[in-house]
Amino acid sequence: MTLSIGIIGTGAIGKEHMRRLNHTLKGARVVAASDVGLEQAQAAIDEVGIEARAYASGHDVINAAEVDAVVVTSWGPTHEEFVLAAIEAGKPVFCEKPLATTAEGCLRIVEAEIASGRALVQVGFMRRFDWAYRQLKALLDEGGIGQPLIAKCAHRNAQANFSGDAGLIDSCVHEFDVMRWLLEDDYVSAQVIQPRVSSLVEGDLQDPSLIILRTRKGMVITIESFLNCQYGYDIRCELVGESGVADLPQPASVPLRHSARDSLGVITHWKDRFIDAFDVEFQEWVDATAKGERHGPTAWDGYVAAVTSDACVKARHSQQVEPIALAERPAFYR
Ligand SMILES: NC(=O)C1=CN([C@@H]2O[C@H](COP(=O)(O)OP(=O)(O)OC[C@H]3O[C@@H](n4cnc5c(N)ncnc54)[C@H](O)[C@@H]3O)[C@@H](O)[C@H]2O)C=CC1
Ligand SMILES: O=C1[C@@H](O)[C@H](O)[C@@H](O)[C@H](O)[C@H]1O
Repeated sequence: MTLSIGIIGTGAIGKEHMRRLNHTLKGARVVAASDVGLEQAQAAIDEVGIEARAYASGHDVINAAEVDAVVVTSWGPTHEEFVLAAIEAGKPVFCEKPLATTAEGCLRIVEAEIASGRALVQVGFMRRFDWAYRQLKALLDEGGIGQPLIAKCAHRNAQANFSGDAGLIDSCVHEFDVMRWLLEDDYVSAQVIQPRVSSLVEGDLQDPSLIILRTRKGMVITIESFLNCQYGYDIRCELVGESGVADLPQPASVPLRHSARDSLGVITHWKDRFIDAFDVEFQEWVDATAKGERHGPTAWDGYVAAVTSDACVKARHSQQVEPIALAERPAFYR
């Protein structure tokens, strides 16, 4: 059975996913697409080179008879509306982060999914499917460093034109999710420290930022968020444990000795650093969805990430340690 997919939002990552679903993975094909207008959707279909129908709205895609499952890759503020509509239509939905731009919006999705009685929602936290993070988790789970005590993360983009708090939220939401998954823990507080702002940053963006999270098991996690580091796209995670230290493996690159220099290449974009993670994430989602199952990050994980984002934004402005208080986790997500 080939899963027929409707995609809402045919921009940068929407086209990446259209390509991977139709040209790379097995068991799925995009048959319907929408954007802000028919022309944009049709242009993306033509550019990617697939057989699909352009629809005027995301709701038309969701309700199209030929669509079995939905992928939401539109702008974050539109996600809640489309995810709720997909649940209403009884269709499995993969939503790129964020699930919703507010914790309340995520809870509305949680409540709707529980009321539907079906596990329909998966959130696009692709780092859980990344080879490097999976190796780090395997080492941790077999006690390779003893009890983890401290985690030191860095999330560096070469350039990213955000303003205000958007960068903190849009970028670090990945650490907020992957560190919970890696450590099997939850957060209790957030603190945000602002170093000197880089002179290479424009507008009101505070960049870089340093986030400090404390967890229920007593761990301390630091996250350096640097959206304009200039040199490349660089994701780091060092775990300090009772009996050892483990580092997130780095992508291989050919060592080059030339002109009295010894150098390695650095990846410059998220779509290249996580290309395999996106492929594994979507192949596993397609395979599970075809069997009526869901194994990836849930709407609850999307909610926890949103609560953590809110606490970090509050901590940045208050310059205080802010609590991270979650609603009671429903049995549906245990
Ligand atoms: N998992 C990851 O590493 C990444 C996730 N993302 C997420 O994917 C989403 C899209 O990001 P990008 O592709 O970078 O943005 P983009 O701006 O390139 O594409 C978004 C598209 O959505 C369309 N759109 C806006 N409102 C719409 C509506 N009501 N109905 C249908 N289409 C609509 C826009 O016209 C645009 O074509 C964001 O939520 C972003 O956070 C983006 C990049 C990487
Ligand atoms: O989700 C992503 C982008 O939207 C975001 O802007 C980048 O900072 C992240 O590294 C990437 O994974």
